[in-house]
Amino acid sequence: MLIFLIGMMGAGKTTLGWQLANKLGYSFVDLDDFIEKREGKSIAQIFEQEGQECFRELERAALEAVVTENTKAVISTGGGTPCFFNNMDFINGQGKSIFLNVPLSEIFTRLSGSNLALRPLLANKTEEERRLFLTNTLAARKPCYEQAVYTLNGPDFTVQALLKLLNYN
Ligand SMILES: Nc1ncnc2c1ncn2[C@@H]1O[C@H](COP(=O)(O)OP(=O)(O)OP(=O)(O)O)[C@@H](O)[C@H]1O
Ligand SMILES: O=C(O)C1=C[C@@H](O)[C@@H](O)[C@H](O)C1
Ligand SMILES: [Mg+2]
Repeated sequence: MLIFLIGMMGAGKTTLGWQLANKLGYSFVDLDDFIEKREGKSIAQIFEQEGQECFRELERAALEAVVTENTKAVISTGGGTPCFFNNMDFINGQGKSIFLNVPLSEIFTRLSGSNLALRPLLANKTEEERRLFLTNTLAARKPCYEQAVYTLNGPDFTVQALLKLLNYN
């Protein structure tokens, strides 16, 4: 079984995905980390040197590779993964998808300080620009995220809630 966590930057996909995989004894794959290892560059470097369009191609290829390489895994996707190409249909054809739905105010609080450097779409923006960008991005992406089979409403999630949703207990 493949379990995909989807949602905005800062929703907690990486944090929770790792915990869920440990609990289930599944492999854990963070798609952003996978891309960085595969390319030998950070996400920020890929955006800077090759641009977002190229990043989205690499992201799609990485998604396919992860699916080919794993049978029992929790996969934390990148914040934009479900919203490019037919990635969301692909994800739903391969396993169970869960949308981690976190209010924008909480996302905004989490994504500040040292967290920004890791997220090229937010770096080099003023606080006001970040707020506007996150508001517009969430509005544009929500229809993609809502194609997930399950939705968990945050801001805080427990592994127990995830296990219940997935009927694992
Ligand atoms: N339940 C939570 N309460 C408070 N802070 C949290 C919670 N979950 C995650 N965080 C914090 O929010 C930040 C983002 O979390 P995380 O990296 O797991 O998000 P993500 O969904 O993987 O984001 P991205 O799409 O950018 O990779 C981290 O600093 C993390 O420690
Ligand atoms: O929301 C996004 O578009 C992104 C989220 C991150 O996980 C990374 O995949 C990258 O920084 C882009
Ligand atoms: Mg992450």
